[in-house]
Formats: sequence, structure tokens, C-alpha cells
Amino acid sequence: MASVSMCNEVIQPPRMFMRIPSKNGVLLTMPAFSESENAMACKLVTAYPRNVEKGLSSIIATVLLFDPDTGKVSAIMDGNEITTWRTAAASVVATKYLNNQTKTLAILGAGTQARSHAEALDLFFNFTQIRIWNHRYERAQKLASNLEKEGKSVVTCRNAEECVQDADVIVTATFSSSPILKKDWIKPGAHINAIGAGISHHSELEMELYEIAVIYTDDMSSAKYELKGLLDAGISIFGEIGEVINGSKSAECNKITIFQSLGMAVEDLVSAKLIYEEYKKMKK
Ligand SMILES: NC(=O)C1=CN([C@@H]2O[C@H](COP(=O)(O)OP(=O)(O)OC[C@H]3O[C@@H](n4cnc5c(N)ncnc54)[C@H](OP(=O)(O)O)[C@@H]3O)[C@@H](O)[C@H]2O)C=CC1
Ligand SMILES: O=C(O)C1=NCCCC1
Repeated sequence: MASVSMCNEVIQPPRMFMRIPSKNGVLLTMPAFSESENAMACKLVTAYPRNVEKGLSSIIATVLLFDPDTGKVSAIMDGNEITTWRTAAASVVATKYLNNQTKTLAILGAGTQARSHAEALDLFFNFTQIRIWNHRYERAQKLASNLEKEGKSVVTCRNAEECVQDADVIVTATFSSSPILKKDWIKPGAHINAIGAGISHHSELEMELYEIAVIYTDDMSSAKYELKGLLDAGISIFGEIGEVINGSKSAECNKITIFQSLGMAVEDLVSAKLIYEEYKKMKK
């Protein structure tokens, strides 16, 4: 069953999740095609939260780029960096449209996505302060010290409530299956980029927060499957970020807004195509 984007030119079927409960892992297949880009790709990505104990990334991705005219594979590329940066880039766009204050950034989590979000959001918005909380405090300190080396002003927090208090922009980027962010901690008008928790996308935020916030996502057709838990609880998704960009949905900046990021294959597709084009130029 293919879903077609608003501009009727992208084919992006719902992605497939193969869960491996005995290994606490999941494999996702993420295909996409774009008519205007004349590009076709499929990302294969695994999420193994316990990989960190083995010194491996918890998200491991490979992107296959195809010649859409023949179906022949034109490139096989590492998808980790693509996943790391395209996810943060999508949050930058969501934050640009949904937020009206950019003084304080609070990040819950201190892994790969926490780092790319700190880097990308700060590059774009130049925050006065970045705060980081992680369930293991030492990892928050490590990320903070790396960001400080780049001249950023970073504070580590011992608890999540202190981290998000009065923050303008909040990022959640963990594997937590229980809420780490609560409604009562957040100031009116704050914007939240909810990135993490793998296959259970909405477990990082408490339900009461979803009940009072205006919720946006990247792809409504995927949300029907992947945010079923929210929808079944009577929570409605206001719209896609793309609809805010094209003016068909309003940006409710004065309310608490949530960008519920799922991750889209078309983001991987355009990133992979760009990289491949650059590679071909370099080889000339
Ligand atoms: N929306 C999207 O497009 C994408 C979403 N993701 C999701 O983002 C999240 C982070 O991914 P990534 O940064 O690559 O992973 P990392 O393993 O690099 O980081 C995970 C972070 O979560 C913390 N964490 C792990 N378990 C728990 C827990 N039970 N409670 C609280 N914190 C916890 C880790 O802390 P510590 O290491 O100290 O245990 C670490 O700070 C994942 O859920 C992943 O599925 C990833 C890519 C794309
Ligand atoms: O879009 C992605 O890539 C991912 N989304 C959710 C979890 C793992 C990777």
C-alpha cells in the first residue's frame, strides 16, 4: 500500500518493522521513490538499544541507491551518518516553523541523536544555553564537554525536570519506554522535538502532555500505524510539518507544540542522492 506525498510525486510505502524479541532488536526496511529527483532508494536500519554495551551504535543503517530507470543498484552506502543528520535536520525545520523563542535548548538523552540535535539546532538558532540530561549522568557530562570544546555554552542537569524548566526548545532522544518528560514541567509556548524510543515512538512523553499539546508529525500515513497507541487513546495529530510549510495548516506557536518525528525514507533518499552526486563529481 503506497502513500503519496502532497506533491503527488513521492512513493513512500509504510515501512516494515521486523521485531526480534529474543535479541531486543528490530530491523526496518524503508523504501522510497521520487519522480522529480528521479531517484529510488531503500534504507535498511536496525535498532539494538543494548549495542552500546558492546561498543556499537544502537542504530545501524545501510542505504541502497538504485537507478530508477533500470532497477540496478548504483551505490551501497553507510546510512548511519545520513540517519544522524537528516533526523536532526528535520527537527531544525520543525523548530523553525513551530517555535517563537530560541534562548534555551534542553536535550534529554546524550547519544548520537542528542549530539546531532545539539549541533544542528545550535548552528541554526544559536542558543544562549544548551542543557543536557541523561539517565546516566556521566554520559551527559561527556557530551557537554565535547560541545564545550566547540565553544558552546552547556550545562548538565541531574534531573529531567530541572533540565526542561523554562526551556524554549526541548529534544527527547532516548530509548526510554516510560515517560521522561511531563506536562507540568514545561512552559507555555515551548516546542518539543520527540525523536526517540525506537518502535514505541511516543513513550518518552507522558500522555497528559500529548493531551494538551498541538501535535505535528512528518508523515500522516505512517502515523496511522506507528502512532496507533496515541490515536487509540483519543489523541489527534494536528498535521504534517509539510502542511505548515505549504500553508495548509497553522503553526500554533503560542501553545505547546510537539514535532513527533517518525523518520521518513524520502529524507534518506534525498540525502543519499546528494552524497552520490558529490561522490561522482569527486571521481571526475
Ligand atoms: N525519529 C527518527 O527519525 C529517528 C529516531 N531515532 C531514535 O532516537 C533515539 C536515540 O537514538 P540514538 O541517539 O541513535 O541512540 P544512542 O544509543 O546513541 O542514544 C540513546 C540515548 O538514550 C539513553 N537511554 C537508553 N536507554 C534509556 C532508558 N531506558 N531511559 C532513559 N534513557 C535511556 C542513552 O543513555 P545511556 O547510553 O547512558 O544508557 C542515550 O543517551 C532512539 O530511540 C532511536 O530509535 C533514531 C534515529 C532516527
Ligand atoms: O527513520 C529512521 O531511520 C529510524 N526511525 C525510528 C527508529 C530507528 C531509525
